[in-house]
Amino acid sequence: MHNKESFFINRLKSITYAFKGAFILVTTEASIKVQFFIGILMTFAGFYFKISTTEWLIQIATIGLIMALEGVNTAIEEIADFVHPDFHKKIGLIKDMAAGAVFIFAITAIIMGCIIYIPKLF
Ligand SMILES: Nc1ncnc2c1ncn2[C@@H]1O[C@H](COP(=O)(O)OP(=O)(O)OP(=O)(O)O)[C@@H](O)[C@H]1O
Repeated sequence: MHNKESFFINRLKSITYAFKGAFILVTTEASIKVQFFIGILMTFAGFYFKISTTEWLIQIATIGLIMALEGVNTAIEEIADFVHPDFHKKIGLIKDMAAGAVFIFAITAIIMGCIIYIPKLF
């Protein structure tokens, strides 16, 4: 019983920490604020163009994924700055790779957006 209780309390604590992290990201990180704003714009576009349920699912997953990836990228940058605050080629490479991962998905998201919206525009 004790173990079961501590399992649920620990899960609850983890959710609280994760919520705190998400709040910090959305309120302090410029790149995530931008993605959040784009997400809101795309949500309005979704209602305006009356996209289908499948398109909504793709759009919501894409907005969530890009913000989550930006969050991971920010966390990697924080770790890099923490373990090596000075300039180092390897730190630069690590940060570039993390940013590159976000970039790959950002391009994917733009292509998916074009596939959904271009036929509705023309
Ligand atoms: N300590 C460092 N050593 C070597 N190169 C670095 C270092 N810090 C940053 N860079 C280079 O500068 C780029 C930008 O790094 P920075 O940490 O400013 O990220 P950013 O993309 O501007 O993120 P943010 O705007 O969220 O701070 C990195 O991708 C890397 O090429």
